[in-house]
Amino acid sequence: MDRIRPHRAWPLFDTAASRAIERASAGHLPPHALMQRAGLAVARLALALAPHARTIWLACGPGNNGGDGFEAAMHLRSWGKNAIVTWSGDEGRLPQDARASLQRARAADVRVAPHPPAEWDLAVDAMLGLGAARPLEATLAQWATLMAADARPVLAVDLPSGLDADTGGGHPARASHTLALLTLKPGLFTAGGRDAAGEIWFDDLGIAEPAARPTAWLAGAPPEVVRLHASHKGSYGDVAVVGGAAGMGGAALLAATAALHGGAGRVFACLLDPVAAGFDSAEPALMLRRWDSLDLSAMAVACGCGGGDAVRAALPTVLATARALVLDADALNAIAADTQLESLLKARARRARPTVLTPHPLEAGRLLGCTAAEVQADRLGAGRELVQRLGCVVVLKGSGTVIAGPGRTPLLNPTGNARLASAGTGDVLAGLVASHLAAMPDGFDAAAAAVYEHGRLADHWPRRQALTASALARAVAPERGWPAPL
Ligand SMILES: NC(=O)C1=CN([C@@H]2O[C@H](COP(=O)(O)OP(=O)(O)OC[C@H]3O[C@@H](n4cnc5c(N)ncnc54)[C@H](OP(=O)(O)O)[C@@H]3O)[C@@H](O)[C@H]2O)[C@@H](O)CC1
Ligand SMILES: [K+]
Repeated sequence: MDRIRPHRAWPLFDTAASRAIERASAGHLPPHALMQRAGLAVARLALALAPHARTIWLACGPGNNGGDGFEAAMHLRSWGKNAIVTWSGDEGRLPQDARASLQRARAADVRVAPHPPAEWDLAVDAMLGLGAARPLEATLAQWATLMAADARPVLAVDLPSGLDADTGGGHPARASHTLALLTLKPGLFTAGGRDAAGEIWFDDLGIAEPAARPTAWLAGAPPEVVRLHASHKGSYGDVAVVGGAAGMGGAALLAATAALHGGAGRVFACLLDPVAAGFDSAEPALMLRRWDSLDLSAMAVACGCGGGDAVRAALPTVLATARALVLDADALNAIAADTQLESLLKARARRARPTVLTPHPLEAGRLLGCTAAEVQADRLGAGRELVQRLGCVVVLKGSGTVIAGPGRTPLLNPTGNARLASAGTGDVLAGLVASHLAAMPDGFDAAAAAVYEHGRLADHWPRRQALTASALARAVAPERGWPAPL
């Protein structure tokens, strides 16, 4: 059993893949073995989380998730705990494995009570897992409300009940801990999943080599690469940030600052405001230039940050010439509204020029012609769809940022938190991606590394210190290794 922490990569399997793995594994094992292993794992983690617990309430549902709960109750009782099961189900309709576990629990004198106990030290949510098909009904909904109203820990079996394993959608119960069984499901790590699941643990039930391809990966820490002594600023590439129309210069300067601190050899800030100052006294290493005075074919360009409508005029040239490109905010909105710009974007894929889009759900919706809510309802699906349509690497921002790219299995990023929900942090991310793109050829790897670092900075941010975008941009370098020179 492992606790999932954001440093190593993990394969994620959606419902269909998890069911296929379950079928293949069960074929090699004695009947009921997987559920017995699952129940034992749940009981062990329950004991580890609440070693001094007297009463443990196990709320069991009508399917095999409930079966895991019966099995766990049997072990907890044999270890001296007051394990009280409530069960909402129909014995005649119980799946075979769950019925076997109910019989084992009864034979071990586990109490199946009509109502939850008045007090408990730990609750186990074994109501619904992979089979959750609709919002929690009647009794199950009441139990979920009771658990949520209580401050004591809740251990969810496999998934918080009601969570969509594939998308992180649904109306899930809240858990402080979740033990994923056999497979880690993508819904635990994106959309509503991170808030519902709490701390995530995983037990592979002894199936170390799953018989299915991962649907996605939970990203691990990017490799840290040390800068060689015999290198110079030309080794780490040039970044140009094109944005900052009148009144929005800050966004472009934030991106440029992040690119500079992120390790780019030289950074040019190209402000679209015709009366912008020619010098940034806060960051004198930034070179303020006109974008059309630079040779973009040798550069990684971040375009769109605070670009307003003015960015439209720059985009045809930027799209056609930038060696590597990050498109954010106003650049994405302009492309969503202009099929000619979209064609230029698609042409970059044919010319093998790395391009990374960094939309938030609303911008992604504009590119896809749907609403932000529809994007959020299936974030992995939306990421894949954008890749298929536009041929670029896509960073779909939000809880559990999706990184998708042509020919690559998508990643869900494990770092970051709600402190990043403030103005300008997206500009910092665009600059960071550009600094990676300046030094490495692969857009997907550059995006994944930048997203991970950006989130890790927020995760390590001092509690009592405000997380502002400008402080974030300057905090970049100490947190990371340096990109390898091209
Ligand atoms: N596959 C694996 O990896 C392994 C699986 N294992 C375990 O099995 C779990 C999957 O079991 P499962 O397939 O029986 O589904 P589960 O979640 O128990 O629910 C199905 C039942 O719930 C009902 N129902 C649905 N929605 C409802 C609602 N809102 N409110 C009320 N009822 C609702 C639904 O009714 P129906 O929709 O058919 O009318 C059906 O009766 C999995 O998550 C893991 O814990 C491990 O033991 C070993 C390895
Ligand atoms: K559950």
